[in-house]
Amino acid sequence: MQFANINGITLHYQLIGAPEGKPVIVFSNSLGTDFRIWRDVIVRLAGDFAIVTYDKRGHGLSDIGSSPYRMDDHVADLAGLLDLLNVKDAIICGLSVGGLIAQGLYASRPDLVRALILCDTGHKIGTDDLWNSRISAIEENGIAAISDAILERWFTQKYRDEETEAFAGYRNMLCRTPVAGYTGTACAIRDTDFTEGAKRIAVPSIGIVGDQDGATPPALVEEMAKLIPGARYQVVPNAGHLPCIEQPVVLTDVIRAFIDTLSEDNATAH
Ligand SMILES: O=C(O)CCC(=O)CC(=O)O
Repeated sequence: MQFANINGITLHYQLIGAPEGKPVIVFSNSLGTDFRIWRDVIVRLAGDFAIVTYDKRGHGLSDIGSSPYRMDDHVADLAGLLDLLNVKDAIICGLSVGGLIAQGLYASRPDLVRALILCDTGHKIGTDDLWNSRISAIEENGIAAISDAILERWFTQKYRDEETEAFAGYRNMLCRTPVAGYTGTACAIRDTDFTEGAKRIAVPSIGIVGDQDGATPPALVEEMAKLIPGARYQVVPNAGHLPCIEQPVVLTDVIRAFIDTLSEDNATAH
């Protein structure tokens, strides 16, 4: 296992392959998940890319630190980790709040970002009321008490019915997220609006979404993609909020096809 102290926080991360010589893909996670959710995508990309995954503060094996957080805290953690690993010009793949972190990273440290893969995310996710009532519910009764509703947004009905062991395991991952980590990050999401920032993104970008995403539905991801100049948009069939779990083969193909367009862009530019 790999750990680093970034901004006074012990962050759990994983570097696969050498960041020199190969394109680097960095995966940033959604709320209530840790980096194991990328496993079935990473096994299909390793070898062709160097890969960085990490647990944001308050999640997985990383420290909780001082909660609530600001989006800037999460962004500074990712920037610090990439500086430590000497990674520049990376393809940042952010899922949900990870997509907000990716947009924030581009805004504050564009030198770190070659391209953006914005998966099941938005320029603004949810409303103050939605986040405040979710935070209160969790502070009163814990995450498990509202886990059914969360998991219905994460996974399609078919997955919930058929993948019973995996579904139970992902419920464990969600419910074992520290309350302060979950609610602290929920505050950061509540207080973030990248509507204007999205219009200023000037690296190749794609918005990707599961067709049955109940948290950041296709209409939101499409709206975000329309704000970003030149961004592509792709729907993944038969997936909820976490296509990396439900449709890893399709998602990997979409990621590879997008990355192929980056070298075509380079060839055109020369
Ligand atoms: O998943 C995220 O990072 C934020 C969106 C969300 O709250 C998903 C859910 O409904 O649990």
